[in-house]
Amino acid sequence: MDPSERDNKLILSGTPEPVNVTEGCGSLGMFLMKRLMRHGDNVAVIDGVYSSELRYLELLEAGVRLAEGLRNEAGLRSGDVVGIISENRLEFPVALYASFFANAAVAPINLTYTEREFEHALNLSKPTILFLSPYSAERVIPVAGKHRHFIKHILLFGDENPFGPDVMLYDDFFLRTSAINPYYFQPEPTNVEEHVALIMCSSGTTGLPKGVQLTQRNVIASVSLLTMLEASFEVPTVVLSVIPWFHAFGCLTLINVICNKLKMVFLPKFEEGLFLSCIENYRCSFVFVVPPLMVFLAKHPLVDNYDLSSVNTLLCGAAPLSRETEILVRKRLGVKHILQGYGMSETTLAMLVQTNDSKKSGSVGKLQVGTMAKVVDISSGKLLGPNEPGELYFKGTQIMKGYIGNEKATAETIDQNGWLRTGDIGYYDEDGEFFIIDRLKELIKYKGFQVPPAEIEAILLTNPKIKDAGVVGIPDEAVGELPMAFVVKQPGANLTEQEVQRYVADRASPAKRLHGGVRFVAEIPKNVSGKILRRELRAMLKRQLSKLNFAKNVIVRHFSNGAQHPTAVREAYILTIPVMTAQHVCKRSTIRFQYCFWRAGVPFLTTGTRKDVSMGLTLQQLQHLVTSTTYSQYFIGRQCI
Ligand SMILES: Nc1ncnc2c1ncn2[C@@H]1O[C@H](COP(=O)(O)OP(=O)(O)OP(=O)(O)O)[C@@H](O)[C@H]1O
Ligand SMILES: O=C(O)[C@H]1CSC(c2nc3ccc(O)cc3s2)=N1
Ligand SMILES: [Mg+2]
Repeated sequence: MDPSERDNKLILSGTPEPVNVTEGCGSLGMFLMKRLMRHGDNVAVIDGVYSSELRYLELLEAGVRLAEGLRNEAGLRSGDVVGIISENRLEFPVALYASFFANAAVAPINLTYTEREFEHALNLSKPTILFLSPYSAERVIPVAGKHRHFIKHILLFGDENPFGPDVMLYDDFFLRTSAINPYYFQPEPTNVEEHVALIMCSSGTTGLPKGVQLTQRNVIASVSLLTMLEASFEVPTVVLSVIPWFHAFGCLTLINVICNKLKMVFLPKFEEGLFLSCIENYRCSFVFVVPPLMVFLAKHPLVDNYDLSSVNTLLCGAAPLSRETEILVRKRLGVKHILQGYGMSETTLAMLVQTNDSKKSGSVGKLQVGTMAKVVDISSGKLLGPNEPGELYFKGTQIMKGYIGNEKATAETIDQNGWLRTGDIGYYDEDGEFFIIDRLKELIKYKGFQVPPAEIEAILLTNPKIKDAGVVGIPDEAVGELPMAFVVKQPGANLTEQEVQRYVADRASPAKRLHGGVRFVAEIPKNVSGKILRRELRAMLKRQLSKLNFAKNVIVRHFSNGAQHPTAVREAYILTIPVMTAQHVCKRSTIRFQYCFWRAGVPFLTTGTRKDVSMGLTLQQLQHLVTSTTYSQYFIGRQCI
């Protein structure tokens, strides 16, 4: 134990895990079988598209039969890796449980990956057996073909195999195996603390996905926690999940639902009408969502066409959900419980989760059972108390074993005392409820202020004319970075960049205003867990800025009153000059040009005699400068904005 932990008031602990929660669990396979044996023949999962069902007894019998078949027909051994590259479909839990019964590690992989990403993911986990969906096979098989030295069997879901003898239909393989009475099938015992159960690809938000190794102990612990939360299921529970099962949030909630004998409707992917009709038709009461789905429920007109009155609880995780969006959904749908949870692929499932009786608006909840937390000052490293933002660290039963094949990244993430550093900035209040501010890596540094993009995005989403938004920082030599927004307008909405800037300026402190301008786009790039891919927004910006240098003309707007941002400008002089000229003029003066985007993509530059730029040019100087050169014809005179 870390000496600083002893009696340290600044280290929070969730309720202690029940004594030895893995007691009697010789292995994850044994733990899961014991649960399934108790579930009888109830419906487990329902395909929300085809209404086909998998019952608990079927899952048990098929899982055992496939486990034995994989061992005898495909030579699967304990500790081998089984890859599953598929959308959510009925065969997925059977392949997942069969692998666990055989003490294999399962590597669910995102089926929408490109071939390059499949190459990366397959090299991380090196599966010996690969389950494929027809929707991924075309792209996976060429890549898998280069790695048959470790991929021994490829089993294809569905009823057509256009790929020849190298690939076998899953159904044909299954028919070659023989039925076994589950009561005679005994998963081998193993060391649950060390034995890897899942190799999850992290979302790749901050770089190439990492192979997160979750042990059998991690999975068992996460299941037991939900069992304790079961009390919060106030009504007969029908779960709806559109969270992909190749993501930690989706996969572990699938396992939790099955272990806790709930009934879950799933969808292969989010489709607006299907999502809403599933809730209405199956009377879903407990819906797992990610923030983009909450924004959809808050704003989309289609929602009014469906009866969603069965929804008792929405549980949102995996990315920031703003207080404003939560309130909009509650007002519109009247949902009794809107709960947030915070987790990472590295923490199996949630580290923090709200419950029916602890759910402050904007919070992500309190510590999970068996988990400890500390908040560390990002500059001094000292422990922080209530309401003091810092980096979140966690320790406990759900903390990953490490990144596969990457001891360096593991050591940088988990210290020798078992504390996992998250890279996320947050704080807890006097009641132990946590609030996430943003990722350390994503904070925008404006004049020394740390500006959380998620906060500005939350403000933008309250504007009824805005459908979605993503905020990044534009590098600026004078202030560091300028907050800039990419905005998706609601269909038919009439909205200008200036209105967007003014909307934020009226609701945020100066540092958090859109000094870098606004750019209207068709959509905000996000990954499957609803996280904004800000690195893609920065790449878009970079491309546009480089284009800017080749733009024929730009509009230069000059703040004549030392204004801090466009909306405060009472008057401005707009002149259109070639970019190279603008920069040339800049170089010969102390004008500071910041690139902004305005007027529907026609780039323009802002000069400014900011009070804090002591050598700033006055308008007259700029006018003289420009008119004294050969560019006077560009000067188009005074224009009030
Ligand atoms: N409720 C939440 N509110 C805000 N952020 C959240 C929440 N839940 C999860 N997150 C974010 O998601 C991250 C965990 O996501 P995940 O493990 O899926 O991969 P990633 O961190 O996005 O990707 P990568 O690690 O590959 O860059 C957390 O570190 C946190 O930044
Ligand atoms: O544990 C729970 O009840 C739910 C509440 S929200 C949640 C999350 N788990 C993960 C796992 C990985 C990840 O990247 C995000 C989340 S949110 N789990
Ligand atoms: Mg991460």
